[in-house]
Amino acid sequence: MSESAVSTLGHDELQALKTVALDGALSGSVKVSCASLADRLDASNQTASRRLQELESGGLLDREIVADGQWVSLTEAGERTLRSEYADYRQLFEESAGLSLSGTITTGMGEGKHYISLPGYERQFESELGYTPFPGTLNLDLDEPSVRSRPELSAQASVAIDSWEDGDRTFGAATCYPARLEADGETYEPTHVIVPDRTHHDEEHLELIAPEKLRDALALDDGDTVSIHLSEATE
Ligand SMILES: Cc1cc2nc3c(=O)[nH]c(=O)nc-3n(C[C@H](O)[C@H](O)[C@H](O)COP(=O)(O)O)c2cc1C
Ligand SMILES: Nc1ccn([C@@H]2O[C@H](COP(=O)(O)OP(=O)(O)O)[C@@H](O)[C@H]2O)c(=O)n1
Ligand SMILES: [Mg+2]
Repeated sequence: MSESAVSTLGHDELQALKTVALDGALSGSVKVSCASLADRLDASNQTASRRLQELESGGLLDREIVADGQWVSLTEAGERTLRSEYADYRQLFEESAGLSLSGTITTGMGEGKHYISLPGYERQFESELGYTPFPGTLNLDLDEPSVRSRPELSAQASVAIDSWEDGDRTFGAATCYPARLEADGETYEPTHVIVPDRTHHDEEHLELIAPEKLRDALALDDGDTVSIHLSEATE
């Protein structure tokens, strides 16, 4: 589609494009009468006719005029226009049903492996998450949009890991959020974002645990970009 076709497409033309697509003009030619189109657009016959002309001149519709109406079909550009609308709505409504964050792999302080393999945590990971995590946390540097949406993490489904004591010291509680990890077109599950109550990391970092060493399972190196997808808590 030419840029001008996109930029001049107003709400009314889009509405007409969607209406004829719903009549079948997306998958082939469909006969449209201006009277019935006008009725559904709540416009005059003349206006409905003009909308179709505009869609044709914008390259979004092909038309063939016959004595009692016209045959119309969406062009590839017309289909792309509707798909782009669809993508906007999908983003609006699907993101509200979960959270996606992305960032780059980074090396941390080397403390994750110590904490993850402590027996007081390991026991709980096994019973609450259903696996023994690889000893360590895969650290992510979140990108800017993800840092901004990170507060939404607390609305996602989660599993509580309780604090525990080991004679003379107390180990802090943590929250684990079930997540799907995507890297370079590959998907890995299960993983959990782990947020310890006590941590040296700030809001720009995230730690992930999984049954396997993710650097090996997904061939990840520092600087690689990954995304994680979480599901909203249901109650
Ligand atoms: C399960 C778990 C429990 C933790 N508990 C403590 C804690 O009790 N006190 C503390 O100072 N840090 C605690 N930490 C945080 C680590 O000190 C540190 O912030 C981080 O996990 C180290 O990550 P890195 O080595 O991957 O950079 C805990 C981390 C995890 C994963
Ligand atoms: N599920 C996991 C956990 C840790 N790791 C990696 O395992 C190593 C040990 O984890 P760690 O948390 O002690 O180390 P850093 O994250 O501080 O570098 C690091 O290189 C992590 O990135 C992994 O690849 N997959
Ligand atoms: Mg780590």
